[in-house]
Amino acid sequence: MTTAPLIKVEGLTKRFGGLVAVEDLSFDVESGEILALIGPNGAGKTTTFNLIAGVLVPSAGHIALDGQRIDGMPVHRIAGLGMMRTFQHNMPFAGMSLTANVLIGSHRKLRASVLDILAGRSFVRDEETQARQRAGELIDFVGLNAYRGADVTTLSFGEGRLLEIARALAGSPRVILLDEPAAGLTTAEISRLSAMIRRIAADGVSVLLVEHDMHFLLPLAHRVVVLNFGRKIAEGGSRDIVRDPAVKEAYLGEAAGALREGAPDA
Ligand SMILES: Nc1ncnc2c1ncn2[C@@H]1O[C@H](COP(=O)(O)OP(=O)(O)OP(=O)(O)O)[C@@H](O)[C@H]1O
Repeated sequence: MTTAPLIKVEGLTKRFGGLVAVEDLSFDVESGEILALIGPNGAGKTTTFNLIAGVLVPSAGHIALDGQRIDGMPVHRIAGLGMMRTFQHNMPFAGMSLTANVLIGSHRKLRASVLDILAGRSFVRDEETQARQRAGELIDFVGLNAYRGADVTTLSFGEGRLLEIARALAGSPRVILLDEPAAGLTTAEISRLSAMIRRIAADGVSVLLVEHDMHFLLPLAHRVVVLNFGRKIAEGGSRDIVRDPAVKEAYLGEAAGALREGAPDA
């Protein structure tokens, strides 16, 4: 029996004036799969992410989430369908505790409206208690328990990025988009991040990553899609990707070394 992919990208194209940033791109992401988008600078990775998350509208092509077309939908509706993302640059809410920051991520699941809150309906309190408990579990999951009540401004850059993942998970996503999650993290934080991503995927959540750090990425990804000048030039497991002549050619120079060194042993 074959199951339908959770995300289906078909013929995706994005033009910025005369520049074609993404061209006729197709790939699927299964439930619980860790899929990496890689490619040299300017290859179209961030644009693809922004198209999937609804920040950009495609010039052509389709994106479906669990069989439902999402291309052209506003960001909040796509998030409401279970797609959460983190950004290359941290955006924690300063002046608020870690718990409060994570609670913000849980709003998509809560039933309570402003009217329910004003009317003091009892289920509102139950929901809040559960959301707080879950926020605590997620802060623990990302290894930041010691800072739970602290203001987010006391976190290091790397800790802030881990907090962002907790916030994204608070929305109980079906898909999580991670934009360069390892950037700026210490070696210890990167190995914690790898373990976290594996656990997230093992729970059935699809993980779509854009990442430059091949040491981190290649052993982690179940499948890799390689872009160059907006087009897909290769797709497959890490071992096959690093041997692919078209990929080697695209990664001339410094990045080629990283690609070789990051390759898992055959
Ligand atoms: N809003 C925009 N307007 C015009 N051109 C854009 C815009 N966004 C991206 N581009 C161009 O589209 C191409 C793809 O950019 P994109 O940021 O998607 O690449 P990338 O693979 O994420 O690169 P990097 O690894 O450097 O982040 C680049 O040539 C870029 O200059």
